[in-house]
Amino acid sequence: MSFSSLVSDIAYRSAERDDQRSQVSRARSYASTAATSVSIAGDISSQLHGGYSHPLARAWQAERQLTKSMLIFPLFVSDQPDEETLIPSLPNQHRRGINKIVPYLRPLVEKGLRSVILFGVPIAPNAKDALGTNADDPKGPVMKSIRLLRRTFPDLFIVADVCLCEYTTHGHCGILRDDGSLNNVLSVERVSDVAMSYAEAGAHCVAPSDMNDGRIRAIKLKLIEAGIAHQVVLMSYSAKFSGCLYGPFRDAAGSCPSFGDRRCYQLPPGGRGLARRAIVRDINEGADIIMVKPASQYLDIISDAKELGKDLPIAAYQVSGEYAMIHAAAKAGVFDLRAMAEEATQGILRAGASIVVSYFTPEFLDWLSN
Ligand SMILES: NCc1[nH]cc(CCC(=O)O)c1CC(=O)O
Ligand SMILES: [Zn+2]
Ligand SMILES: [Zn+2]
Repeated sequence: MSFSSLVSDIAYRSAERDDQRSQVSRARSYASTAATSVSIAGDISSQLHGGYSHPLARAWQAERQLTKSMLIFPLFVSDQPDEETLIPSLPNQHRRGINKIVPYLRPLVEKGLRSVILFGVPIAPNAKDALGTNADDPKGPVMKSIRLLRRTFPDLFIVADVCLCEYTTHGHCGILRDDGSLNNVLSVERVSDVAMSYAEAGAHCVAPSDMNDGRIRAIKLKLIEAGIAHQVVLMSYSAKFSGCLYGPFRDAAGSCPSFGDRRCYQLPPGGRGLARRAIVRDINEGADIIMVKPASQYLDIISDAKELGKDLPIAAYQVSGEYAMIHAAAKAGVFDLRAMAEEATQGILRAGASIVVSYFTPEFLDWLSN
C-alpha cells in the first residue's frame, strides 16, 4: 500500500468510526453490491489478535502481574527446636523447629522472599489446654521466631497468624462454653491478647484467623492503647469459608477440632452476602488489609472485597487444599505444575487481590524475575 493510499485509508477508517450513520449506510451498500463482502466496521471491531500478538503486549493485558513482593510464604514452626518433618499431605512443605528456619529461609531471602506468615505448632506433651495458653508463650515457637527473624533478616516482613486452634486441646479457634460453642467475649479477649503479644515481639503484621465477632476492633483498640498501632498492620481473615480445603494444613499444624467442626464461625461456602457483611464490618473495625480464604473457589468474594474495600489492599490465601490439589493433578499428568500455579495465581490477581499467601512461593521466587 502506498503512503498516500495508507493516509486516505486511515482517514477513511477514522471517518467511519466518527460517523455511525455512514457505517450503517456503507454496510448496507456493501450488502447490496457484494453479498459476500463484510462491512469494514465489523472488520475493525472483530480484530483482536493484533492487540496481544507479542509476549509483552500479552503481559500488558493483565491489570496486575505477579511480583515477588506480592507473595507471603506460610511457615510452620514447631516447639521441637531441631525438627524438620515433611508434611505428607502438603508436598514439599515441612514443619520446622526454631533451629531450622534460618538455614531454610536464607537462600529464599536471597532469591527475593519478602514476607512469611508464621503458624506455631506445639507438639510437646501437655502443650495444649482449654484456653490456648501457649499461643503467646514468650518461649514458644512463634514468639521466638518473630524475634529471631526480625534480627536475622531485617527486610523480611513478618506476619503472625493469630488463632487458638493450634493451642487448644479441643482444637477450636477460641474459648468454649460448656455446651461446646464459642464464648465470643472470652475468645475475643484472649485472641486480642495473643495478637498484642505477637505485635510487641515485633511482628510487622498480625492476622487473626479465628473468626470471632469483634476481634478486629478489640485488637485495634489494644494496639492504640499500647501506642503501637502506627507500626503494626492488622490483616483480617474477614471472609474465611468453612469447607474441605484445610485438611493438609490441619495435618501440618495439628489443629483438627477434636469434636464438631468450624461451621458456626467460619462462613458457609454459599454465603456471599455474609462474606460481604463480614468484609464491611472488618473495614469499619479498623482492618488494614482484608483477606479472602480459600482463593480459587472464591474469586467472586475476592472481587467483592476489592469493590467493598477499594481503598485497602486485598489478600487471598491459596490454602493447603488448593496447593495439594494442584500438586496431585500435576502428578497425575493433568497439567504442568508451573503452568497451573501461574494460571491459578493470575485468576486470583484478576479477581482483585494484590497479595497472595501461597505455598508455591519458593517456586515463584525461581520462576519470577521481579
Ligand atoms: N485458624 C486456623 C487456620 N489458619 C489458616 C488456616 C488454613 C490454611 C490452609 O489450609 O492452608 C487455618 C485452618 C482452619 O481454619 O482450620
Ligand atoms: Zn483457628
Ligand atoms: Zn489460624
